[in-house]
Amino acid sequence: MASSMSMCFSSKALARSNTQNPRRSASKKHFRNPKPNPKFKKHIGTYRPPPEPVVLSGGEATTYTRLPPKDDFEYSAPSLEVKLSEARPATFKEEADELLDEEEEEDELTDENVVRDNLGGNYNKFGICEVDDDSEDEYSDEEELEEEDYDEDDETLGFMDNTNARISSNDEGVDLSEFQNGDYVADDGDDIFEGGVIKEKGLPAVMRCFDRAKIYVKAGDGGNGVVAFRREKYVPLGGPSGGDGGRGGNVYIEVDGSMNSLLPFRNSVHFRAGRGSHGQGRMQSGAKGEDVVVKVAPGTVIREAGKDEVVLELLYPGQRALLLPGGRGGRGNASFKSGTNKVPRIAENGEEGLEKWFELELKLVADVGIVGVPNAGKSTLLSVISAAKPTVANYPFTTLLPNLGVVSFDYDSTMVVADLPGLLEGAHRGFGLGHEFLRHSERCSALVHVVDGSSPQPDLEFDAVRLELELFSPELAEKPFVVAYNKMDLPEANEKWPSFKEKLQSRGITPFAMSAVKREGTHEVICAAFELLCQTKEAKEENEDGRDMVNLNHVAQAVEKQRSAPISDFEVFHDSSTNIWHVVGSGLQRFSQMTNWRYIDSERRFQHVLEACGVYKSLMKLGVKEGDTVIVGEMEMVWHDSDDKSGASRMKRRSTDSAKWAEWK
Ligand SMILES: Nc1nc2c(ncn2[C@@H]2O[C@H](COP(=O)(O)OP(=O)(O)OP(=O)(O)O)[C@@H](O)[C@H]2O)c(=O)[nH]1
Ligand SMILES: [Mg+2]
Repeated sequence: MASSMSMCFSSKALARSNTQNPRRSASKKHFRNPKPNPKFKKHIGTYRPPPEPVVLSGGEATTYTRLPPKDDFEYSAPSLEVKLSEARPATFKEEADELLDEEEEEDELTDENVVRDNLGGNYNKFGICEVDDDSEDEYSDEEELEEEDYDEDDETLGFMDNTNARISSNDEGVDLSEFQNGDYVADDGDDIFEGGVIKEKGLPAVMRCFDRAKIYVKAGDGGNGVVAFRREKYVPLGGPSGGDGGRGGNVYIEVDGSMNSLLPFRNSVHFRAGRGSHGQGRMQSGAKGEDVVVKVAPGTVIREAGKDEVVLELLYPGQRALLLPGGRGGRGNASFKSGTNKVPRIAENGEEGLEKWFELELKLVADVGIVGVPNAGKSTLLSVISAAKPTVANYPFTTLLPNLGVVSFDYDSTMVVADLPGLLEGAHRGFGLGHEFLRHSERCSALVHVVDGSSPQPDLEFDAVRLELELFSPELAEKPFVVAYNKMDLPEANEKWPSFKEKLQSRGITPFAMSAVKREGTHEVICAAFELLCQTKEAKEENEDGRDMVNLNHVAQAVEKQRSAPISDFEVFHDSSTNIWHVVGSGLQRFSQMTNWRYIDSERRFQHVLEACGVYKSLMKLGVKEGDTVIVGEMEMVWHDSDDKSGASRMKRRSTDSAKWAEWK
């Protein structure tokens, strides 16, 4: 089988994107030369005897996994819940980081350290680190990668290079039974132990940022209009010539087919479009503000921060949506010229561009997803069927981020296959990586279940993964799937194959046997997956036909609609505790914001508009009194009872610097 191209994001390559961050390099120094601290050195250098094997008493959730792997560890609890913190290989730097934390929290050392040390208590492999002046050399090969991944914000270390895995030691065995009831709480902060509840370190930054991001976008403000008059020789009374301000830049969101993750948003979070230029004399309008385009990976789902409702779903490269439109430019005095006012001394401010936080979530667009327990051989299968080069190693959670590969059958038929991080029983309660990356299989048309034939009970392993899929999403569990029984080259797997096959066949499932390492049987598996894919292709094509019909600009349209709300739509509230009247309405708000108080005519116009749209009437009806404060939009005004029938001077602005400036003018 020929495999043409591959889209595999190596975690190293992804991590390297942070090298240009100057703040990061500042933290690098901090790491290169940890201050010699007698306590620190003493703590690390002390060899601790291996822990007693942990025997779990009772407990509901046990797992079928062979963690830790036999090859790597001398002994292990036969059935043991495994947390990411345990399974993740530690490196020197992580240990150093933890110890530096401990140093800071010297006073609370006792309980916390005991717990933290004991989290790694199932392994009989030790990384004993000596921190001294030469320590820099000790990790120099890895430092670049690791330092890039050091997350300054939450002081957690990012992705660790698995090839340099070392497991930190602990000293005493601990009864983990108290942690069996789901008391672990994943959190971004450091581990803390409070009243019997363990808070565990959350996902490393790279894993968190792989498929999730929060961005701030701001549309450009409109440029201000200007008051100007034509002054030329032989042209007396040249008339108003103030130009309008330019429109603010728009914020677009676009799918970039070359992106595979949302990691670039780890470095850049703020996207601000340019503001429009101000108008100028001689009727010169300001230039439009610069647009900003936020590039996202195919399959990105966009929500407003803090809301569940999906605002946009961008699936196909090249799709582009207008997220926030720029603010309108303010009108210059030339635009206010009329038959009754030939010398207008008024111009508007530009409209402010809207600003919002959005949450991005990536669901990879793949045809087939490979799922299974850790160490089952998922990455090996992907590396065999495609040109992708995922890391393959004999320990669980080798794959921490999804890998994509393209499988080519011939010119026309290709499919994208995603290798997902391993699933553990209890993933729905946060064990292992939890359901963290399962969302990436939601867009797959078919699944390949890789079952480790060398595990003690392959059929239970398969059932547990099915259950986890169901708990994550029933639709996911309903997707067509192929079962690939792996590691047939091993005698123990070979032995269990007949019974496994029989059990599954009795349930109407026909499993495939393969040896991914020897490339035997993999072709059949992938052809079966392709067949399932073809069966769902028709429906998919229908969706693709309709993709151009989807209105992607509805967010901007909603904003525009809100902006064009009539000025007469307002409500009046009275705060009796402060005796302040609030006149609220989006049209009025915008009008108040665009009023440029520097110009004398602006105030007069403002009063006229309030009168015309019925604000005065409403206030009088509700009983406003002389001297009461009335807030209209952003403007604070004082109410004056007036005999003037036109009502033109009922409200005066509270004296501000800009008012003085206007008076001075
Ligand atoms: N004997 C044998 N070993 C295999 C076979 N397939 C995979 N392995 C080994 O199993 C180990 C795990 O393989 P991976 O491909 O990394 O497993 P994985 O499912 O991707 O594991 P995670 O990424 O940790 O979830 C490696 O040491 C592989 O060499 C096989 O067919 N036969
Ligand atoms: Mg893997």
